[in-house]
Amino acid sequence: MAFDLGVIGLGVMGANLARNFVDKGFSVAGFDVEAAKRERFLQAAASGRASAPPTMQAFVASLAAPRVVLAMVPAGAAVDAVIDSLRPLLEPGDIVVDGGNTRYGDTQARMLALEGTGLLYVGMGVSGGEEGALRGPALMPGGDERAWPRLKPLLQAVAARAGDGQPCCEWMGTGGAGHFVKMVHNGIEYADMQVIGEAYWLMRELLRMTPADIGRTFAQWNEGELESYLVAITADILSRIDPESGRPLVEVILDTAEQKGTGKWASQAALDFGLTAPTIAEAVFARTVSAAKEERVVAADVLKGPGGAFDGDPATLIEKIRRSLLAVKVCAYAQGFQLLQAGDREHVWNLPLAGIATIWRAGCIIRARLLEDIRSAYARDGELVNLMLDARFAATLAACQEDLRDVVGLAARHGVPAPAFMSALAYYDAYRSPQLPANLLQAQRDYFGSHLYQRVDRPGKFHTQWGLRSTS
Ligand SMILES: NC(=O)C1=CN([C@@H]2O[C@H](COP(=O)(O)OP(=O)(O)OC[C@H]3O[C@@H](n4cnc5c(N)ncnc54)[C@H](OP(=O)(O)O)[C@@H]3O)[C@@H](O)[C@H]2O)C=CC1
Ligand SMILES: O=C(CO)[C@H](O)[C@H](O)COP(=O)(O)O
Repeated sequence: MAFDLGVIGLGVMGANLARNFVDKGFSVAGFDVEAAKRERFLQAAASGRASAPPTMQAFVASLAAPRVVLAMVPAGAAVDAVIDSLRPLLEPGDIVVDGGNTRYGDTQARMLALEGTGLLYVGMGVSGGEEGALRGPALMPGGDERAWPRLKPLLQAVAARAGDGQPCCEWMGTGGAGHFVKMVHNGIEYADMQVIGEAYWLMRELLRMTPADIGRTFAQWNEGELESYLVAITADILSRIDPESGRPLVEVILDTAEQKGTGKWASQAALDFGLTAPTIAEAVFARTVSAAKEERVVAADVLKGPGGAFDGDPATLIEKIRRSLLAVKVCAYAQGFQLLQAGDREHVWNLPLAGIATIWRAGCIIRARLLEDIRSAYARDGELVNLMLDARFAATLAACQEDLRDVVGLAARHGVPAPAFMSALAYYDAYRSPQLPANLLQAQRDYFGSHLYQRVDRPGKFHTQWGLRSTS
């Protein structure tokens, strides 16, 4: 039997994606260096359409030509190792897909390195976690376009389907487009997770609510405009009890966040493109400060600040937090979509913005009711400069911004850290300010470094003799 495709790396994602292909009627060869993983995959797939050859040679030989090989291995050296072992075994026209969270520049470099070999290389963002991989992820392939006709029926068959039946898999563009889009997805994911965390913390610190009560609140919110996968799992997480201690499970989990790099890369890309994405960046910094647990414990005894609970009406504050969360999410999506546009300008991929919102509506970690409105916004106006300027989202922000100010003010007055809430408000206010104090900043730059400034009343670059006093 010649298998429809091969999957290398039968870990969390690879094994489940391979099973998903089998479930959709394709024949799949899986390969992992660990025999136990190959065996586990075969048992779980429980199908004559699945095989797990013991060597890379046998694995490649079992595939129907032109071959399709999907690598689901950690980003970095493992991807290079997989490509190196595949190269002598594959033939021109064969397709290699890297489905890991690879940095998009690495994908572009690998495509360059494979030029002239005849191999078609694709970098594909995969989102949906362990369950999504099995039941239907969102897939963001990009790279060598000649691979798409062969990949399309395979990938769209296993991808999630949105409510209107559309598959959550579309071609993103050439080069590293697929991995760039996944990186931005993860940047938004970081921001979304952080603001949900801050909403939880505000309810806990200001209202002294229990995790179970906060969980019920998130469950209610999930019935409305905040409906999303991340809000739903948060409600579930907060309802769980640790069987060992009998305490809420969330309270026995150490408060030090880890990260694998995609949120950091998204923030770095924003900085590289000269783009403003503070809520995404704050979400990364929130993880780094959380990781400095020992320092925070020491600082808690040294650095003074306010505390204490809120003494107003709890129901009113909870509703304000809900509306603030909505506003902050809109700001985070606005930053993410501007980052997509900036990457697109730089690399000329022609990213399908409405199409990206379309495929993020289901399967992926940031799937949310909001994405249908985002899709409509970009379908109405593909040139939309900032999501916040879409009439519908501008109205949402207008309706929620007062609540966001109240919540941010309360957080500041009570000493509750809420960096994502605060940065989103600052982003909103800066973006809607026709004038900012950068005039003074330009004067300072000219003062100490003769960097020149522009004037408001005539074109050109100007310098003032400030009465030099050395500052260096
Ligand atoms: N987990 C998730 O929610 C998501 C993960 N991803 C991305 O998907 C990729 C895989 O993630 P995940 O499945 O979670 O990771 P796992 O660690 O569960 O699986 C990785 C697999 O890759 C294999 N592997 C590692 N190094 C090599 C190598 N040099 N050559 C061949 N195989 C190798 C491992 O085999 P062995 O252990 O036997 O060495 C393992 O089976 C990563 O890039 C990840 O960022 C994307 C979306 C979601
Ligand atoms: O891509 C993913 C989800 O979309 C992976 O789960 C990824 O590992 C999440 O990033 P991090 O580990 O940095 O939180």
